[in-house]
Amino acid sequence: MRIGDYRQLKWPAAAAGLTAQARLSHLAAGALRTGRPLAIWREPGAAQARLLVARSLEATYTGLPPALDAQAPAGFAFFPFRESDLNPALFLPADVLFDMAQPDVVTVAPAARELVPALTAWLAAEPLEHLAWHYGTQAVPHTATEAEYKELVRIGVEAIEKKEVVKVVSSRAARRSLPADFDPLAAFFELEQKYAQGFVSLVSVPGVGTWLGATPEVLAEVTADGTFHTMALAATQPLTAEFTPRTAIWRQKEIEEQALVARYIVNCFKQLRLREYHETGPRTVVAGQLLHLRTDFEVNLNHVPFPSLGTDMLRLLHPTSAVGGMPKAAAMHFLQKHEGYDRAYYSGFLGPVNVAAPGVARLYVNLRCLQVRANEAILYAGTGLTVDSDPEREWQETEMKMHTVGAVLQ
Ligand SMILES: C=C(O[C@H]1C=CC=C(C(=O)O)[C@@H]1O)C(=O)O
Repeated sequence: MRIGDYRQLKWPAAAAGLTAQARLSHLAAGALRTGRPLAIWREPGAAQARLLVARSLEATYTGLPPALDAQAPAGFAFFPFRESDLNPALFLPADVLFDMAQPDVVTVAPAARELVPALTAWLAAEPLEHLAWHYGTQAVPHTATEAEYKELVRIGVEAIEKKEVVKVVSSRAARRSLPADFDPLAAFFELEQKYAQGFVSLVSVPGVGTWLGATPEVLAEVTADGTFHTMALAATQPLTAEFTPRTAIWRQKEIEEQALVARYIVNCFKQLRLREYHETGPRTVVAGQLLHLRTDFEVNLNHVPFPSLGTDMLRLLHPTSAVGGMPKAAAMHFLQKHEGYDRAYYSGFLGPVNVAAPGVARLYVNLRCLQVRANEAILYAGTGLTVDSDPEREWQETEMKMHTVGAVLQ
């Protein structure tokens, strides 16, 4: 069957006994075996995951953040915190798509037509036991000790006191061993069950490696009804029996920290001379075992003369002051000089553009994530510093944040 120039391949009778999850796994195995990049994700509130396979690694290299409009190519964006030769900006074109909500078909884009014969044969092939995930070729990043991280926080607070920056988000990486027979796809489905309101993803790209995450933070979203959405998410405390969204109490430090992120977004709107936006919050929200403060910003794109607002905002927003700091350039300079490791794709952004439908994009900040390597996982977490930050609390906060995705390693 053809929809436009897209081909829809039907699963053969041989695959009749395979569940939707087994079919997704089989397609992922085929993509990995043939050295192709892939992304698997489940959007907040969605019941089912999707898989996207790019026809080749070369086809994923992109110089610019994606355009968020209906005419732009469909695909999955995977952007680093800072672009470099080691951490290229990627956009995986939607060459092969599988939606677990429609498990009887696999959609192939015109650009990937030459894959159809091999893919048709693969759909009828016996599923593999083990999937050969792509591993990163970069060195393991430096992982700060507790003393080193506390020193980084101290230097960050000093930079704020000296007014070199208003806010900076320090972060660190940590190594954890993988349980025996660790299966990234099973871990993805575990996270997906656990965090219904998170954006759960598993991205695997030759050379770049395999990244698994469950993030609560929208960077830029354009919905089918023409609404642009972003959020200021910051400040953290554990969710407990005593402190829930209804009963949480926030300190001055946390209120200020989040207000700076909200102000940063308003400044982006101002740069574009946009005045008509809806602001809701801040309110307390749950993200896994944590509470955060969140302000939502929405713009009705049907009512403002800004057709490229989504694209322009994405380019202004990244990296937001929830992951970099304020002013942006000074904070980035501080991190480059003092953080002492390569964040790679942690605190970059990721998500589908024009996959669900033309003009629908959902990009998230890549938080609460880990990198799967051959024998270990690298976890990442950061904390927004203000003049009142306490090194011990900030260390504990990174531990708590690492637990969100780290739970799958136990
Ligand atoms: C930088 C991270 O979280 C950001 C998002 C929410 C709360 C944050 C905070 O309380 O510091 C951070 O700004 C992270 O999870 O690594």
